[in-house]
Amino acid sequence: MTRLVSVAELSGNYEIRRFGAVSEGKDGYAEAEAWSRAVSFGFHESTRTPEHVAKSLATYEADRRVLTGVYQTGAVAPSSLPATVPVATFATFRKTLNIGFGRMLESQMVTSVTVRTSHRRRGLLRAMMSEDLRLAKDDGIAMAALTASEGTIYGRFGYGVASFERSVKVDTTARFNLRHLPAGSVEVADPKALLRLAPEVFERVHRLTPGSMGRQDWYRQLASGSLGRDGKEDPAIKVALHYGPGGDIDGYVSYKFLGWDTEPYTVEVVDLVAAGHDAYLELWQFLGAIDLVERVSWDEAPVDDPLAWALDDPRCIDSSDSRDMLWLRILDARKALEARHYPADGRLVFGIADPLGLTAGKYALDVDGGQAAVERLPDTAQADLALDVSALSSIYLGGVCPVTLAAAGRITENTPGATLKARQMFAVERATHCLTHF
Ligand SMILES: CC(=O)SCCNC(=O)CCNC(=O)[C@H](O)C(C)(C)COP(=O)(O)OP(=O)(O)OC[C@H]1O[C@@H](n2cnc3c(N)ncnc32)[C@H](O)[C@@H]1OP(=O)(O)O
Repeated sequence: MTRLVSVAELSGNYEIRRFGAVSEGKDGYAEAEAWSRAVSFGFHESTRTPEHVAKSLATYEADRRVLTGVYQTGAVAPSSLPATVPVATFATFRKTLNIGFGRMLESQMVTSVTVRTSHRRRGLLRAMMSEDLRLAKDDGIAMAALTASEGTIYGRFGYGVASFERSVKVDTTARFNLRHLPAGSVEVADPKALLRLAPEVFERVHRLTPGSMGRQDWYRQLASGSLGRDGKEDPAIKVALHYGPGGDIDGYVSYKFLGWDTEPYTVEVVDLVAAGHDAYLELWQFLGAIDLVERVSWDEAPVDDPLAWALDDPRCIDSSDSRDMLWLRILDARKALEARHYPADGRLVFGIADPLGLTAGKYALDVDGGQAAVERLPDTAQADLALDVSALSSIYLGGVCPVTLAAAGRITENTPGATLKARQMFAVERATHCLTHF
């Protein structure tokens, strides 16, 4: 097993260990397995079967995940879980984030954060997070990302909400009529075809969509029905592919019928990935045409959704719980700001506060012809906008409006008009949306 970082001592009898995820049969599997069981416990899952754990760890290995555990170093309480089971868990892997106009930024994706109830509120999360973000920055990474279980946990570490999603229930009875003349076609396929096709199609979507994050290996297994959330094959999964006018596959939907006991009769979208506007609308036309079905539900729908504008009756969409999705955390303001393309030229000086001290300071962003140059200024410089790194991370992808954050007191506008200018400069070419949960 590779120890990626030496042990860090915590107050109390704990140590942090990091190691790479490995699949069954390899050195270090027992440690990875114990770590995986601790994660399941932290998220209140039923105890996973050995097969489920093995399949999960194989996908983690494919993602090159780094697993972090906090372990008790002293004697553990009699008859309690042994010291080999971590009391806290944390995992990371690296994928690209689409930061608009097709640009990609390698990012540190944080997941599997748990702390055992009997060890909570002793600073274990803070210790893991602070150390991990510092190590990622030292390794040249300018951005960290996560999806949050609760809205109150991660702002204190400098994360800000950068994208949203919503659940929709679409009425597909006779009311459902899409004003769209098909340019391509849709055909049903063997779900297993997605084991090969899903990553290829997703890659195209990823390159087109600001806010998209590279996907973990598990997604192709989920979409193809090979590995459901319960660790088993899902024989209910059905798949339809979209073909562009030239015959190339540029979209797919993976879905399942919820059974005759669910009324209205419902199809649930498991994954819908479309690398173009025609593909998106035509996959919806297909879903709307499934006989005997009156409703299609999807939990990962965009908030700014072309479907609503293409339907004769936009009220076919019943949307509930619009919610935060991707949380970003800029680790290095200069690198992150220089990585973006900007649709409007101008100069803005940011005064950035950073609770972890990773990228605090005054930074001047100068954009000319869409290209950015960023300069670190002395602390005495006058900032046009004063803000916490979490607010800067929120506006970075163009999916959150700086004017609104100023109205909320999250950004202080020292130069009149600077928030509107920021809104124009940080705009992206199409709605920000992230189809990757992690
Ligand atoms: C990216 C993801 O994986 S999201 C999933 C997060 N995990 C879960 O929700 C599983 C259930 N919860 C847990 O396992 C734990 O309660 C955790 C991981 C959320 C927190 O772990 P702890 O070790 O207790 O946190 P720690 O003691 O380091 O607290 C750090 C700070 O966060 C605060 N905090 C911790 N959890 C919460 C919470 N749920 N809500 C609000 N504040 C919180 C603490 O008060 C503390 O604040 P301060 O340092 O500013 O005074």
